[in-house]
Amino acid sequence: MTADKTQIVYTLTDEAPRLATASLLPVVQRFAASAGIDVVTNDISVASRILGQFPELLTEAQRVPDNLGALGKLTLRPEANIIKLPNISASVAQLKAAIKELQDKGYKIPDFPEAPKTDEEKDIRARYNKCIGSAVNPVLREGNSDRRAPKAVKEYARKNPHRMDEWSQASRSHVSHMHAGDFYHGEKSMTLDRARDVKMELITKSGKTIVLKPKVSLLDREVIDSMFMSKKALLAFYEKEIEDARKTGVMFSLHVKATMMKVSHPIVFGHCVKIFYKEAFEKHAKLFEELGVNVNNGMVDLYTKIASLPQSKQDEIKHDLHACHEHRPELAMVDSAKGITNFHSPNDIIVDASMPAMIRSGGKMYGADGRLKDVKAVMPESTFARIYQEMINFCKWHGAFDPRTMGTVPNVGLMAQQAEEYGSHDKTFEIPEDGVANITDLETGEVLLSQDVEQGDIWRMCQCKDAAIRDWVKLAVNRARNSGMPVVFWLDSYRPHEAQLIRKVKMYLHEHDTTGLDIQIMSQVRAMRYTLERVIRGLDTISATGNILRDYLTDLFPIMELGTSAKMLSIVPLMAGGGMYETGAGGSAPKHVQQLVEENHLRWDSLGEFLALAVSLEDLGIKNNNAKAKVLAKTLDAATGKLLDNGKGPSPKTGELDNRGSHFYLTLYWAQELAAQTDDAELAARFKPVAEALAANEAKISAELKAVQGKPADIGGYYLPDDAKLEQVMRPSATFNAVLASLA
Ligand SMILES: NC(=O)C1=CN([C@@H]2O[C@H](COP(=O)(O)OP(=O)(O)OC[C@H]3O[C@@H](n4cnc5c(N)ncnc54)[C@H](OP(=O)(O)O)[C@@H]3O)[C@@H](O)[C@H]2O)C=CC1
Ligand SMILES: O=C(O)CCC(=O)C(=O)O
Ligand SMILES: [Mg+2]
Repeated sequence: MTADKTQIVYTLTDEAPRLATASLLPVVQRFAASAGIDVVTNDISVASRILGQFPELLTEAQRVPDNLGALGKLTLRPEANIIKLPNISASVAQLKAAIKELQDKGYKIPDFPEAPKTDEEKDIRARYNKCIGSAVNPVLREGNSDRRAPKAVKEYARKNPHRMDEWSQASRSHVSHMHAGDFYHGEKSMTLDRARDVKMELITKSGKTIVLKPKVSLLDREVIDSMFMSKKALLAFYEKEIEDARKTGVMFSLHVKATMMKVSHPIVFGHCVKIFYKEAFEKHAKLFEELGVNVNNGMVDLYTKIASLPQSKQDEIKHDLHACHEHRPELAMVDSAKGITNFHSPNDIIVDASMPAMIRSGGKMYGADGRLKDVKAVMPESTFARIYQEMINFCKWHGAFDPRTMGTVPNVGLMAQQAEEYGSHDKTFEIPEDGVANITDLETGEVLLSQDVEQGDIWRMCQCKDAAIRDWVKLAVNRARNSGMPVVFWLDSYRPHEAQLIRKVKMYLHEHDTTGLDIQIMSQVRAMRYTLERVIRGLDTISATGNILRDYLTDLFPIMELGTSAKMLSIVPLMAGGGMYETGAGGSAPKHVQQLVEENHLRWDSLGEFLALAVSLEDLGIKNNNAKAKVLAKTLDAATGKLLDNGKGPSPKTGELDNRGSHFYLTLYWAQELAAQTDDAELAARFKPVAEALAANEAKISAELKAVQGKPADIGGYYLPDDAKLEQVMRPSATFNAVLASLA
């Protein structure tokens, strides 16, 4: 991708953000053009990434370049200025649905090979694997993360508090995690003394050497870890917790992050499903194997695979599954109306969003009868699960948080260069035989880290580069200085990896002037407690965390403070000097697409996009000395504030103002701010007629935008919508479009 100093790259992604882009981008492009800025698009949707894998099977016209690869390269350049919207991190079921849609549209791509045998099938599977799970973010995140609620957004939430359900001291909801045999338990960690190439290998008890990963190149001073989860301990844990939930009468729920942890968490998830339905899985073991049932992909995989069996056999299996429920606890539901349980798909319960939703609902989740009930939230890995228990304890004691008075908790996250667990999927393995798992220096044969493992254990290596850690410390100090808030590094000295990090943090803090700053290091549980004690007193505290807690906390606190993480400012200062501006901290809201298709109402809130665009423009203005870009940024911020004050964000209800309506108001306010400012007369003159035309036509445009609602909308596809149809649906006001066109 060619980079240009006057260019902003705006990503085209999936689902609700993709739909919103069809309406917002034309506005952004026209406004930015008045500062000589070209807003170009880069399609990194899952459909585009799939097509990018099979150029030889497509016609010239159908071919898609490797957009993600090109964008990844751009992040390494100082002029990079990227606006990154949330994208699908696909489960296998989503991938298959996307493949089917593309095939139906005439793209001759192959089926997804479930159990690849031939070399050709293995090659196809390897290509598809590149499109599964969190395949985009790790490529683009060449910097650490700065996520926070902007002042105006926090103020708005204080004045317009969202719903928070009550917490009772009698609540029986809690978190259950393993106390032994999990990744935390036997972790080993070291800081490298020099650059080395290593391999990951298993020396089996029978004397074989199995090379699992032939080469990983490590840099000097990099931190590496070796850890495993014991299958035996995991199965015993599930058995105990499922039985505990039944005995004590609370619902059972499982919370994983199968998108980011795309190798380990589907396995962890699959074991839980198989234990829950143990008798049925034992009885039909042979048949399930023949059918290739793999519940690591959720019960949806089982239901799809048995659909080809004779009806009587299907009924028998379903009967046996239902029979298991007799002596099992009630399962929490993802969609009680549709009968979709927590076991349907590992991607349906994504822990960063699912746990805050549960805590916000007074510690409850939906049962099969559509009622909210107390629940056991199972997160096998103890490393981070305990932060949620600490928050639950706090809520039980102090009651629900009050958005009107609570302090804010911004995050500075160690994320760059595939740091820690979130970069480990290509170094994660299900152990085929008992033995010793070693990380070995390729040149010297020296074993750097070693673990005794058993068949079925999940073994992984994580890495974290020294430069990333150093940059993270710098970012934390800068944020402390700029915000005046204290910073807490959430690091547990008892965890070997974090003990290494603590040493580095202490060392790199010396590189900065920290006079007058309040910077502390605390274990996660203490950090949570300390932060919450401040939160309820209205005090603000920056959390400086590793990659997983970055993800968890940047949904958890925004959802408590603002009702959603959509309203977060999410900046990735790229280490090479550029900037990536993520929009919000949440997902791509598949439910919103359904509402649009059924009722032509899009509830997606583009506030995250507005905030990201303002910092992107500001950055471009500063770096290139582009005064007009600075004016655009300043006026956009003012317009966003006005939008909040006037309550012109989208409503979830069909018939009320939606995403398109909120884009109209943003455009109106932005044009008015530009017309009114005195820093740049040319811009003021250019936007004056636009502001006047939009204001004069407010009622007409609102009516046109409202008139389309309440009926189904055709966007010509889910994963690959039809551009023309999308434009028609997302830009339904001829009057608004005409005013915008006058800017061209
Ligand atoms: N950065 C990224 O690229 C990320 C991508 N994802 C991906 O998104 C998909 C769905 O993930 P999931 O975790 O279920 O999250 P969702 O996209 O379903 O978000 C959870 C809920 O948060 C609310 N929400 C989030 N963003 C907005 C917004 N801008 N406007 C209004 N409401 C919003 C919605 O609530 P309601 O429906 O009540 O309005 C939504 O249902 C997955 O494929 C996942 O991998 C997830 C996180 C980050
Ligand atoms: O990449 C993903 O799958 C999700 C990322 C995410 O949840 C986050 O960064 O907050
Ligand atoms: Mg997240």
